[in-house]
Amino acid sequence: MVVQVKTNLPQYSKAMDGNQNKVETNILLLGAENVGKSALTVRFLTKRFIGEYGDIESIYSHIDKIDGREISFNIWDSLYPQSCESSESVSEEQLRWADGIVLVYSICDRASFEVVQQQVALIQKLSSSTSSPVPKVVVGNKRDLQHRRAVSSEEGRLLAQSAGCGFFEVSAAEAYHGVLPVFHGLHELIKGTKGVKKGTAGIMGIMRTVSAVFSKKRE
Ligand SMILES: Nc1nc2c(ncn2[C@@H]2O[C@H](COP(=O)(O)OP(=O)(O)OP(=O)(O)O)[C@@H](O)[C@H]2O)c(=O)[nH]1
Repeated sequence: MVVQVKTNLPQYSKAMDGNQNKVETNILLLGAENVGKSALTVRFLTKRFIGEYGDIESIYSHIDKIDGREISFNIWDSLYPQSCESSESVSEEQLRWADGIVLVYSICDRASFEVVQQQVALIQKLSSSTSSPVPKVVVGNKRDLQHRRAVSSEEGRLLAQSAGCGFFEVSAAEAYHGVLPVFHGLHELIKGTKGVKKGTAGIMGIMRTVSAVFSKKRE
């Protein structure tokens, strides 16, 4: 299925041209494969859940309004590298780019929770040399699959707490209103720690329109 969704890229460019009223925020989604990173991204961008998303690494731009103010969200839907060392699953480039990070696991996939644990530790290690820690939220996705739960809410909450992150359990499949607080909550954390920064220098090659999400297919 290909659904054309109007892209926000022209407005995004305007923001980059220096429109001071518009705030830009860069959000990186991390986590193992198949946990629902693309599903969460697409839910936030389009309010829809379409089931299959393909596996192309992309950055999407989306204008949203929070308290009457336009926020330009740039969302990097990353791919967990296959057959990689765990130490390579987050890059310094990603950390330099990100204003905030969403670490996603599936509540029915214990291994994906362990990937998030490793990524939290790796981010802490890589960030120790940089100025301030990047705000993060841990997200347990697929909450609708309670009968297959393999990670308790308590474990998720404890991991988030120990890493100083926000915590959410959501279902990208079930509802938009559950996913919205993840992105808005992270934006609030980012606002609280600084201003937003960074732009897209060096990563323009993986910028995509939202419609690209719908046209990509798994092999
Ligand atoms: N039941 C259920 N399925 C979900 C949910 N979110 C995603 N899925 C399904 O999980 C599968 C993987 O979702 P993706 O969004 O492609 O996961 P991903 O983390 O982006 O995967 P990669 O592209 O491999 O990195 C798809 O079949 C989705 O339909 C959810 O909240 N509940």
